[in-house]
Amino acid sequence: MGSADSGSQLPIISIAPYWDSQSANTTEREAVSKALHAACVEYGFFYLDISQCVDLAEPEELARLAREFFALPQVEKDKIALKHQDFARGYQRLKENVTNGKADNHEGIDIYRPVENPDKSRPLWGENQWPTVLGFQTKYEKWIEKMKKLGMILMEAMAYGLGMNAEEWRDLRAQVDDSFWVMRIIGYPSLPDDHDGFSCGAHKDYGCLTLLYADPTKSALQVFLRKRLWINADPIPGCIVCNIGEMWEIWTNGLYKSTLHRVVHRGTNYRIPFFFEPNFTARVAPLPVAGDTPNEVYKPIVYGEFLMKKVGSNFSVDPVPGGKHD
Ligand SMILES: N=C(N)NCCCC[C@H](N)C(=O)O
Ligand SMILES: O=C(O)CCC(=O)C(=O)O
Ligand SMILES: [Fe+2]
Repeated sequence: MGSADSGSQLPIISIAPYWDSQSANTTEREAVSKALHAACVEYGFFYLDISQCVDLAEPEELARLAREFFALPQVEKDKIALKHQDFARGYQRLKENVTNGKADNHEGIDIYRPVENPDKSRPLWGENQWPTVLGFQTKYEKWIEKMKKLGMILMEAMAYGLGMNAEEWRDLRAQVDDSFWVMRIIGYPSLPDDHDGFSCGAHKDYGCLTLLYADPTKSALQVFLRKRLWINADPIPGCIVCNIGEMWEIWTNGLYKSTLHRVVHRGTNYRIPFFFEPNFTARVAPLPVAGDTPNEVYKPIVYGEFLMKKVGSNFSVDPVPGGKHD
């Protein structure tokens, strides 16, 4: 059993005061930043109200396109399989994703930030593989642009929430200004009762911010609270579900924790998480502003190396010639 708790106990924060740079209202922005700080300390998860910023008919259309793709015969979907590229970009069959050693009951397409000189023999460095469904790529690319903008705005709002000044934000911004973002398009069939595992097993996200457009299915996404209780993060109209990845945990020296979450999807539907991440070459280390956080000491990492290890253990097929990382 998950829990009877409703996901609405997670805070709802409107990003509108930061979205429109013309109508900057300092008091409103400060309130947003404060709310983000509190949400990150307490939950690592929050609802972001984007109804004044983004037309939510757009992701509904994306979900329709996803449905069209995932309804295709397996041979058609396999034409854009991971193995035709760098074992990271492209289509993954049902149960090809692995979390905590168990097959996840979902299929998906992963799209990453394109690179200048693609080389599919290099991990993560191939080309994206797009479905040929009419309008698919163009419409998803529009969404990516919006989510990149949203990710950066949210980073700024969070930086101020953490107590950074303009100069400190400028330094942090330089670590994410060429985000090695990822977008996943996930198809969830109904989780069978006898499946040994989850629709997606419990994990933390890797980078900065996950911006999830979720289908309306209830009790699908579950979040592990600090008080060691799983709650549902059911979608709220006008909002996306956001959570912070492990890079925020490092930057804040553990003050913000990246929260475990899992998916138990009993419907059949599609979800589109967008992961706003640091630059591939970013060196991520505890920030001076988090200096007086007691106890935990996080070691600096290079984001691209960190990501490569994660992706290297994500699939049941061996993703890297010569073996898995770690
Ligand atoms: N980029 C992100 N966050 N992708 C989703 C991660 C899903 C969990 C993954 N199989 C794992 O075991 O880490
Ligand atoms: O589908 C969801 O609700 C969450 C998916 C997720 O956690 C992920 O892809 O990292
Ligand atoms: Fe996740």
